[in-house]
Amino acid sequence: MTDSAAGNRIDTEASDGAIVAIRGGVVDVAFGAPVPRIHALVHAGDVAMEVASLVGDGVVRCIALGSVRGLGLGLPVAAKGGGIEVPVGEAVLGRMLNVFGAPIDGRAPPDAVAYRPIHRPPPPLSDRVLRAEVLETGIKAIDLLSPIERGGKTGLFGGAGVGKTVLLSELIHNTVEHHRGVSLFCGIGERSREAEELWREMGAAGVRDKMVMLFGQMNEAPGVRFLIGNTALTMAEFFRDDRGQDVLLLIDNIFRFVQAGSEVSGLLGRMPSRVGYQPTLATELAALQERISSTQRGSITSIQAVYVPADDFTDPAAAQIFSHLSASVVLSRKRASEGLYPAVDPLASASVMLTPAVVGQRHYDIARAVRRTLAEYEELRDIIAMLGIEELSAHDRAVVARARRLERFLTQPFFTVTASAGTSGKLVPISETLDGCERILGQTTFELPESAYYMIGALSDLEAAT
Ligand SMILES: Nc1ncnc2c1ncn2[C@@H]1O[C@H](COP(=O)(O)OP(=O)(O)OP(=O)(O)O)[C@@H](O)[C@H]1O
Repeated sequence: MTDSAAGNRIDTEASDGAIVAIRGGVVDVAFGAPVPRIHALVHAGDVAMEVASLVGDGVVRCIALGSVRGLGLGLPVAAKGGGIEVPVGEAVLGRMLNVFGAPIDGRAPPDAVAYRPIHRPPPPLSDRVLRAEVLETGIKAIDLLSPIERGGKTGLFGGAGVGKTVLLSELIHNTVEHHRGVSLFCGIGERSREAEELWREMGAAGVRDKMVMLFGQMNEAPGVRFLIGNTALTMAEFFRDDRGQDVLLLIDNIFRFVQAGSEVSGLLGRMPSRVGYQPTLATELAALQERISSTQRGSITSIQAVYVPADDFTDPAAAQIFSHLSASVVLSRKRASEGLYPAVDPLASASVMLTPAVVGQRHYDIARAVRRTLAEYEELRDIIAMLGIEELSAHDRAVVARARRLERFLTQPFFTVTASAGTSGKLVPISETLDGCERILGQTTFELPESAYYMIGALSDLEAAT
């Protein structure tokens, strides 16, 4: 009954019980001795359940990991001993799997040599490392204003439909191919259709072989959506710790993990806390986020899409998630509505990498100048709306001309939206992004109209074309 060094292995003995209550996805089971412990896996027929709390007198409260239809009071429940264990190793690469590590791609189960429990402690603080190295994405707005930390955690924040999934797909497109190690995609609580599309895209891009895709989508039980992140981390940790590799972990959408936790909490009858969230929000999120860390042996770089309910960035879930990240790319509805994609908000997005020591003095200065120009333009907008641009001083008019060109220069055609937009994607090295911004910042008059800067790659492409 002890936690083994290999993780939180649940060494309970086998035991039999019977269902005494069913409420939605929560099932109470009375066991004789020994009583299974928290996180133990039990089965009522085909329905797998995880023990979530101990009620007392041999009764445990379980969260169903599938439909509870067909379950009834008195039905026998078997605990084989142990919790959920998933396959780890090279065998999972190229596969699409569920929370149990079972195939959902129509092929045979992965031929894995080892299985590991999904609940595991994070690496000790003394093992964690920070490298202060930037992961270049080829996306101008991100590389310039919110550089992604290699081995760190980046969040893509935004309300409904502002382009989180599109941006995440583009990041996958731009980074997975050149990534040295393996990549894991973890879909939590999003549409199943998106999962299938991504699976096909990855196949077409020829990167499936070094990628694992895990899904607990919106049609699945809250328990599944709550645990799928742990399944992903268990597989990622194998590549990091046993193979010493660099792992790229992409999560769409981490907000759905918090939401699933809140559903589970409600089912367990716990009193909600702020804005109806579970009182355990911070600890649940930390337990998962702390496992996403880089150690002496290998790294995990994670990029997490974060749904922001009702565009409210003060939402407790969004705020908690924010506190775990080293870079946050904020997508704005205003920009999306103007067609300025990717709709990165230059003033709200930030990264701990954006310091002269990491990105260099020039990059830092250009990023600050771009922000300052766009902030000045924001302030002038009201005056322009009321009095017209003619009323501005020559200096202010030049600021507006620069800002509007910068805004457009920071848009970019994406590879992953080629079919719908009719343009082809562009990858822009950071040096070109810096050159382009520097040139625009240094000018007071422009020959080309603003529209010429819209949806282009590097500035040199534009000049070559004219
Ligand atoms: N970079 C882009 N270029 C062109 N169009 C885009 C871009 N990003 C987003 N869009 C448009 O916005 C739509 C919504 O994007 P997306 O599905 O990524 O939003 P989301 O934030 O993930 O939404 P949800 O929260 O509903 O999942 C896309 O279908 C597309 O039409």
